[in-house]
Amino acid sequence: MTAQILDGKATAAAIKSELAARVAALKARGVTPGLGTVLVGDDPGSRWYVNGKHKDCAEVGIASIQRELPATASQEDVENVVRELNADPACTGYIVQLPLPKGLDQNPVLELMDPDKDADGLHPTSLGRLALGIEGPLPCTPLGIVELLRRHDVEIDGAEVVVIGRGITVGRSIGLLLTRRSENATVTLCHTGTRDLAYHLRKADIVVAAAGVPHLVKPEDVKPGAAVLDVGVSRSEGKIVGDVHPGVAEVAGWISPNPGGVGPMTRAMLLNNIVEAAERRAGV
Ligand SMILES: Nc1nc2c(c(=O)[nH]1)N[C@@H](CN(C=O)c1ccc(C(=O)N[C@@H](CCC(=O)O)C(=O)O)cc1)CN2
Repeated sequence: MTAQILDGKATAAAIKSELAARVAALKARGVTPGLGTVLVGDDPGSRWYVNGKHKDCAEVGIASIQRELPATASQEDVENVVRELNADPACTGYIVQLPLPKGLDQNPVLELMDPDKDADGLHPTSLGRLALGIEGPLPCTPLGIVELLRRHDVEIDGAEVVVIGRGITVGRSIGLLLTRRSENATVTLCHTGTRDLAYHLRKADIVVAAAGVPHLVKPEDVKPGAAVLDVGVSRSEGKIVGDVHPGVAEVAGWISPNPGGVGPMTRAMLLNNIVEAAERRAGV
């Protein structure tokens, strides 16, 4: 292994301790930030992620509001929970865990959320604000990736970035983040319709692999010294298999482990969005 590790676990721990201090300062002013989660159905992965979010809240002093609905819940049931959280003053912000079970339409649910309570940065208003350069909550995984790179001093300014995958939580929005003047990268978004992925990969200083295709990114396609972030989650015999072939660690300059890379950063950035929203409202 030649690549240096983009250690998401350690970085997220550092961020959480910074956030704990900010939460303590808010509480001293009489403000307790609260995160709400909406979990629909019984997907074990989604349940694990939601439980993790509440464990993180307890660690930094954020209050937890948990709403659960069975897989048989109707669109109306889910939307009613959203209405309830929109009106709950104890809830600073909340997320609807994705994906929703088959038969439910996520877009009307996301649109119904109060944009000021959007902890995930996935509401159309939040994505619109990001596109327009207006302050607001930012999508957690893209934000976690930027923070992970920054805290390891990986140069983003001027970098050629290749993103693989056009899903809502990562691929669609990360380009908006990385092409802001403050980040100043050049971004190519690749997906299943991309004719020659290897051609794009070979030019990339930074690769964000979020396709969910095991070992899609191969050592021979990676530019020596590149930073490679593995966001893919496939499972084989109970273990995570990422989008990045293990041999890439011999070529890359930086690599994020999976697990232990981008995942913990996603969780830390959700807490960050809640603390920022509480601070904004408290005028801090
Ligand atoms: N409403 C949302 N839904 C989903 C999001 C999201 O950001 N908002 N992202 C993913 C799931 N996710 C958070 O919700 C998430 C995924 C992975 C991790 C994580 O820490 N993973 C661990 C490994 C865990 C394992 O063994 O399975 C790691 O990478 O170390 C945290 C959060 C989809 N849905």
